[in-house]
Amino acid sequence: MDRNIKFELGSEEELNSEESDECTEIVHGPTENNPIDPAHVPKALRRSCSLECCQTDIKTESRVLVLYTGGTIGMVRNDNGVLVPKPNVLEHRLRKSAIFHDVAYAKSRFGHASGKSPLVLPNLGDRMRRALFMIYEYSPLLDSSNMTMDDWIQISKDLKICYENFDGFVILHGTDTLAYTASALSFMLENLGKTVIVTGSQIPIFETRSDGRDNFLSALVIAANYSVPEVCVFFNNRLHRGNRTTKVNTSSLDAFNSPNFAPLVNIGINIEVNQNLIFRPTELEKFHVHTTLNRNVGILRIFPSITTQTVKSFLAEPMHGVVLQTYGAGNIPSSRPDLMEALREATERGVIIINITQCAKGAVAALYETGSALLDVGVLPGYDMTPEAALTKLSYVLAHPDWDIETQRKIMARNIRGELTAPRNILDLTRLPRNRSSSVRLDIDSKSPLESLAALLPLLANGTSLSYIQAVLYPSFLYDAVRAGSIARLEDLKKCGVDLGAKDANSRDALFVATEIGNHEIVEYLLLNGVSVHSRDINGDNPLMLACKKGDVKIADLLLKTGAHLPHQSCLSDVLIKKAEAGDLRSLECFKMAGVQFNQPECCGHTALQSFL
Ligand SMILES: NC(=O)C[C@H](N)C(=O)O
Repeated sequence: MDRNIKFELGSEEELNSEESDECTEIVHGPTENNPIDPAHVPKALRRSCSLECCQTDIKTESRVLVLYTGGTIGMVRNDNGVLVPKPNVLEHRLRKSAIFHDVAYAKSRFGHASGKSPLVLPNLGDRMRRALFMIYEYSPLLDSSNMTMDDWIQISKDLKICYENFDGFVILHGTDTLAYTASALSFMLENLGKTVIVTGSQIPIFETRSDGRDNFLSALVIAANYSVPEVCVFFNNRLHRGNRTTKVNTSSLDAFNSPNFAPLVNIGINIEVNQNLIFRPTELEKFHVHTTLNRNVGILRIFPSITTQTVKSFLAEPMHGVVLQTYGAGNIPSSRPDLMEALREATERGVIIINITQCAKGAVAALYETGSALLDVGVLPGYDMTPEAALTKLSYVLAHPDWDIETQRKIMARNIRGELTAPRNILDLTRLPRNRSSSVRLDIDSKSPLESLAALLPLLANGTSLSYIQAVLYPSFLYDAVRAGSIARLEDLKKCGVDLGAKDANSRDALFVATEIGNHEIVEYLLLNGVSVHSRDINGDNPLMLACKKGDVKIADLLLKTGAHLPHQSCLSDVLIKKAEAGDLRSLECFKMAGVQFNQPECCGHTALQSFL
């Protein structure tokens, strides 16, 4: 982590001297895929990123950045009763709302409760962290119908800038194109390790009756407390995988659906997290944003008697990628060789065409002659992808000049962010046009063996809830395997559906244990199997902090390669002083690798170097 981010992003004086409306500096538009230059970061965003290191109680608080793009949630009615976005109102009003801002707590923590200090959610009770949140408001605020790919690029760049300074992110967004934005971001944010939640509302948050309050509050609570390293959509008490969602209702408060994938989290009296459904990064790579998109993409919906000319015009230059919405399980009239010819001609020209269903639920499958014929002309199966996911994935995949057309086709038909349910052997479906005599069976993956095992556990426990048994048993199974240094046993547990990231009563998971005992291979195995580098234990430490304290250079290096950073709130002076006094050079080396600068005063006023001298 770059622990000097507050200096790079602007000094405190500079930030404090700003006027409240300086977020007007935001520019929507750059599309080049270049690294983010801190000099071009808008001042208001710098301020949002500039929470002082000691301002957060590492054990009881989490930091959440709210990116406010617009939408009904923050709209007010004008004189004609029409809803319009109004700038500089949302934060101001939330600061006065007891359910969003605990003034007494903020005063006791920060000495003042308004202005530039973060907003603080009231206490959530047992073992839950308070969300300290900063709101970064875009200008202009947009009805989401006016949002473009440039806005997706801007949001992803802003997330990158603030990524290490926050534990989670909430994006406030209009509902109309929310599913497109969530889907696009899911592809653009590569190796995402933190929770990103897109939410909005059907009724403005300021009105007496509003779904905005619950949606926003729940999104903040989840982002501050749970590791769901995906781009998610929160609406009507459910957290969905973003690229599985679609807007299904113009007026109901239950406006979003995820037709082919169960919710990741259900909110009721309790918060139920479906750990086994969460898509986690499984590469030893850092978080990265892909900031180019291909705009020459489109959606073509087949209808009875569609003309050849319509199809040909749609597929003509400059089109590079087309989502073909076909009937039922992926069918197109077999009595129309003209259509087949137009499609074949386009795929041979290099246009990527992906077949999804027009139905609200279900997948395309080559069950019928009419559907399998599409494979013969090079149209790819999109399985159960939503139109939003298919279109934004095409735009993302086609903007990878480093991937040749064969690779792009393979990736389109492969599950890369949990956006589709793919059969096991898909490679033969993705080649360019070929002669195929038999249709291909699309096996949808069967359920995990855990389901059978899990079914037995409640019986054994005589009514005790399954999640309670899992919470008690999983960490001990895992720790045992880690302590025995047995990847084979971990593999067995994984096959049984055990959540490898399960935490014990001290909020520690198997990655902490493997780091503690210094087993590099097990650390690597756990990282490759989706265990988060960002999880914090009850003391606020993460595995990187542990590796640094232990002076395990090899493990620290591995964690850093996977995007770990030291907890931003931690005050390291005491630790560094002790390490310096003890002459623990390996530990100091690890802290240096993690970005600590020994001559930089910490929030507590010391430097490790000073004390050593
Ligand atoms: N509920 C909403 O947010 C709808 C609004 N038109 C928007 O998408 O910005």
